[in-house]
Amino acid sequence: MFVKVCGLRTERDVDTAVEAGADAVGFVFAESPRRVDADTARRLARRVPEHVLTVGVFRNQPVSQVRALAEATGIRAIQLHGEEGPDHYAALAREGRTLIRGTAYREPVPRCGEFGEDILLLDSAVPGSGTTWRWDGGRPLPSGERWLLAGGLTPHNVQSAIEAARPWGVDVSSGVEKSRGVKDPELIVSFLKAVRAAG
Ligand SMILES: O=C(O)c1ccccc1N[C@@H]1O[C@H](COP(=O)(O)O)[C@@H](O)[C@H]1O
Repeated sequence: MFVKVCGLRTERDVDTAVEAGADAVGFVFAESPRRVDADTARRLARRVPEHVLTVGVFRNQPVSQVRALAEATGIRAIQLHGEEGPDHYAALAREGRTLIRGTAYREPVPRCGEFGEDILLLDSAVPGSGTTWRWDGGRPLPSGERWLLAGGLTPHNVQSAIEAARPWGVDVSSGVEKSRGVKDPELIVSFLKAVRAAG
């Protein structure tokens, strides 16, 4: 199970996520209380070992801005989390970075790869809000694809979410915070433990 911890802003939180076993850490460049500038992201990304993916999160930003921030910070993956279409993905393809498409769950269910992305991320309608969606409601979900379940996950609900939705991985932000935009190291560790216990 691939685990991404998103919205990290401090060295302490990056180190906690890495030591707890996260597979990816996310830095938000979109409009958000979690937004970091290029200097901060570059400094944080340098601390992250090679086996952990560094992800920049963008929302409806021009390709030129996405590429410039990716180059300036050294992040290895780009998560587009707005209304970006296939043209955005095509423009950013073949630059050696993993592309993640973040989108709200809808039917028919989006397929991983249809925009040229490497990983699909299914979220609630309001990204980064801690809002859940009905992943356990008998709705169709991707199967056998590289897709991340996101939206309101917490250390308390992630095990049942994994059992219900059977995703390839999970992504969390609000659910490991003590207040909006401020991570709680204990919750990060609890989240990773809960995921690993779910198998
Ligand atoms: O975290 C944000 O503020 C954010 C802003 C713009 C786009 C995406 C954002 N975060 C992503 O939202 C999901 C779910 O977050 P949560 O756990 O419900 O708070 C996650 O993929 C973040 O990467």
